[in-house]
Amino acid sequence: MYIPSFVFGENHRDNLKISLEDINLATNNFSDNNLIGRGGSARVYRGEVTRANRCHTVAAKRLNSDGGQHKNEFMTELEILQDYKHESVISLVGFCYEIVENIIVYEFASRGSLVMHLKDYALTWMKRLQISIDIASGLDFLHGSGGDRQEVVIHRDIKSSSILLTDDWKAKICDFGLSLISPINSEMDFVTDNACGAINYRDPVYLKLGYLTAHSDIYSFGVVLIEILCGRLVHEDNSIQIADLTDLYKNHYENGTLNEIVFGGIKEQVVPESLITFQNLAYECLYHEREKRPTTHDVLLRLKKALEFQEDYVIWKPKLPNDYEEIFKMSNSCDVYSTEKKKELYNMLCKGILLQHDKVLFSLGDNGERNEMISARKFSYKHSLSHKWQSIPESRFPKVAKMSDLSNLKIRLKIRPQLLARGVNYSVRLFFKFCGPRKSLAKGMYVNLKYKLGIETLHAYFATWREDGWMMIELCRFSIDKEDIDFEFLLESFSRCYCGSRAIYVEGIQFLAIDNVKDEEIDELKNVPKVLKSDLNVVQLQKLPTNCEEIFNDGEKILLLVNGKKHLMLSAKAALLEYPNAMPFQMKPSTQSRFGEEIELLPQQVLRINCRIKSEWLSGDTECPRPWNLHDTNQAPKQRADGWMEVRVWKLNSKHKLENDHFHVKLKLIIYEGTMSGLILCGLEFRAM
Ligand SMILES: Nc1ncnc2c1ncn2[C@@H]1O[C@H](COP(=O)(O)OP(=O)(O)OP(=O)(O)O)[C@@H](O)[C@H]1O
Repeated sequence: MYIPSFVFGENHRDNLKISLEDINLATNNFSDNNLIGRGGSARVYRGEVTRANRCHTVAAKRLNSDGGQHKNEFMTELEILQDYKHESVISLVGFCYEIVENIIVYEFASRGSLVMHLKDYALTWMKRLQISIDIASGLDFLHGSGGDRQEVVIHRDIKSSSILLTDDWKAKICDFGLSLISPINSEMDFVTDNACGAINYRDPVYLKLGYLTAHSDIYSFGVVLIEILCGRLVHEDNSIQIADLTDLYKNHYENGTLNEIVFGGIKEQVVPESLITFQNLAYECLYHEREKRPTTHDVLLRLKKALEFQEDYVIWKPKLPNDYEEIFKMSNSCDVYSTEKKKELYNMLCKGILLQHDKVLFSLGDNGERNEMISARKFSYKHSLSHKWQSIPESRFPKVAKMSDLSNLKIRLKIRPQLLARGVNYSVRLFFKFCGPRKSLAKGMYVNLKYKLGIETLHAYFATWREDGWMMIELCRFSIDKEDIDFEFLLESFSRCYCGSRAIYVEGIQFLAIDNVKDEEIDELKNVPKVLKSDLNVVQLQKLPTNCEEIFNDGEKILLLVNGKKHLMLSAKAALLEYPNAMPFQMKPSTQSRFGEEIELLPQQVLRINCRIKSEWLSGDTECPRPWNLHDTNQAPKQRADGWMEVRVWKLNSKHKLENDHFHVKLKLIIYEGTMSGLILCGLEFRAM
């Protein structure tokens, strides 16, 4: 089918004109297949149009050929839809106004009118409330609340069939044919000969005074609200003695028996506070005295309140931990849980609340995991002069410990976290930051924290810089199965070489659930070695991988082809630099080394690598952005399957040709803590990446 494209413009009626020919094409000549509804004076057809190269479905309302007396309504609707645009008012796409044809083209509301859904069990109480809020916000806009408009639009025909629903259940007010634009706060008479609006929705005062006001829309909306609550149309059940649902509602409301007429499909879902708010509101909208009825603005606020009550129980309460009341009792704002909404409580817990005299921070993670952070004030400090207490705005605790001697921390932590969940994996992290400004942009930083967990001495080499300026370093991981666990850490020292002599603030230690942490964060944590011996070994492969072939082997160099890429191994002897006058390296025979020997560093010896590699020994297509190691510091020694450990010490790009077609590798490896005496070296590998 050819899809016509229309030209649209803002506030220019001519730009909204659509030719009959285009509408014919869009609606398949108003075919019966495209017919989606009939009103008193018109038929509505579905059509397809192209706008900005995208296909849109529209609804075209075509005035019946004998609908001449409705032309005024046609013009009124056109005028209002063009001038009053709101997300809860059906949008005008265009119109066709010719002698024989009067057509208005609207946005398409795929779910049709509210009438069709009143009895729908899929229309939950939450959705019903949301629809009511949409209608109220549309009416609030039309009645001009809050804006600087000098006029109000009185709809005068609010009923369930004037409410359309889109695919995502958004409600849109339509049917503006009887609407009236009137100056704001005007007491003018709206005497009209027309019987305005559908009889069961019409403000009863109209009969006496003969005109409708904005309060009349509220009355009609009150009727729609009770239809939404009772799941049926006001004029549906003729068997009931009482005239219609409105009177029935009022009677039940006054007798306290409303539950009898609430729609069965929602009875079980409705939270009492939400229901009461809604019922009271609907009743007040039906007050006989117009001035006693709430304004659209009040209606909107109270419906939002009813939704909040419902959401609180349906959405937010299940997100709270079962013991949330006990948790709040431990905080300074201990009785907040009885007054605040569940949503607020949940947000407070996500942000974290301070407990136990501000020494513990409890928080919920994204998926509701329980996390606990213990303030540095719960730690013990061996030397009384080693720390000072300071308040800093960046901290979640009132005080942090300022430690000036990084090489002699002596902080003891004896901790039993009490608020964690069982069976969840936790990461224990120390939070600290430098007192001075941050100097490095790298996310990770080598800090070499030496600490004891129980009696075991451990090192955590790399700390991660967080967005909030704090650094964290992982000390261990665990999961609690049955009983609470006691942790005993002794934080001994940071490496001064990398941390400088700047003082640090210690904020506390965090127990963070890691079962559901984001992948990125897990990767980050994986880079942080858990338990590392202080030995640093440069190692070689013990056994050839199955997918490789040996190209040459002269006892000092072995060249392999692994998956088509060259892989060079140098013995420690060939890789290390020996100074002529210095103590010679001690070669030891080794059955574990491929080269048959290994080197053990002596206290006086420095680990220097100095070797020249022919470019032909490396794969030429291996590309790294640049040679580096300084910017890529999270390289911790890793345990290999063959029993050696390996650490990456350098990266190079084999495309960067060096002198005489050789690469010169010249490295001095040092550690601040002392010599690398005792380190056993096997060799150096060049692996394609
Ligand atoms: N924009 C639209 N999108 C989808 N369906 C629509 C749209 N406009 C109208 N309809 C459908 O067409 C039906 C008839 O609409 P119409 O406004 O002509 O009549 P009504 O409101 O039912 O009656 P009346 O206006 O005579 O009181 C609606 O009930 C609805 O199902």
